[in-house]
Amino acid sequence: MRSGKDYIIFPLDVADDDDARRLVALLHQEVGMFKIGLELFVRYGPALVQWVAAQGRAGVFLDLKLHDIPVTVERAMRGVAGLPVDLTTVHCGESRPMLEGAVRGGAGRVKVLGVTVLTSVSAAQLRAAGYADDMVADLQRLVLHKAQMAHEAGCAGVVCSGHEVATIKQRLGAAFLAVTPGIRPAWSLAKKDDQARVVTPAMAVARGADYLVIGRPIRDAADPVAAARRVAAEIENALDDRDTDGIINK
Ligand SMILES: O=c1ccn([C@@H]2O[C@H](COP(=O)(O)O)[C@@H](O)[C@H]2O)c(=O)[nH]1
Repeated sequence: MRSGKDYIIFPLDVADDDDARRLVALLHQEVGMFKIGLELFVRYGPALVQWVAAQGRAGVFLDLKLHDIPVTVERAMRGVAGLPVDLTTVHCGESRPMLEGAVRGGAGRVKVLGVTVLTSVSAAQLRAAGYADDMVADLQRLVLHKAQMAHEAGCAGVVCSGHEVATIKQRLGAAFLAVTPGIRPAWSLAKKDDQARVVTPAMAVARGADYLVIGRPIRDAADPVAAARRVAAEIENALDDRDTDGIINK
């Protein structure tokens, strides 16, 4: 049985490995997983991944969001699969072969997630980038389309916003993982930062999210441990409204 904190993925979005190590020491009892992104990985590489994995109960999410031709992605993913990593990412992008390459490279040793549409991206931005109006008018359709591609390619799940989780779970099944960034608790909703598609922890869980990526509301709080505990309590309350398949009861 997972508790509220098991749902929390805390991103180590800092430039310096001393800061990352300090945050891991502070929060490793409070969250389910730490996420290492490009900012830290390009500077400190596999050694930092191994250090975080060795620290205790929390898992590791290596969020590199690969996006390249299939063979390049497959070979990069082979390297990721050799690290002590639970989750990793590839952009869903424009082609299923790239996703299939990522899954082959992961070789079942790491759960590969397809990034659908970044939570920082709005419908207006997609329109400005040349997406057709009918695709953009209903962002859920575009996200679901990409999630379907990831599902067919054999990915373990997707990264999407809390707005699209329920549709993905209904269409692709409870076992297909939904990891949701763009989380802002009610007490920090006023500070969306660069996120466009935002929900509260309770909303994400009620809609069926398996993991919530939540960074700045915890990291920038006066007391990060207290903030993480507050989020975990909100998740636990929302879980009471879900049955074991993640289906919403009310
Ligand atoms: O669509 C996406 C995919 C990844 N992210 C990452 O999640 C965290 C969010 O941090 P906050 O401080 O809670 O906004 C960050 O590491 C992003 O790289 C995302 O936001 N959206």
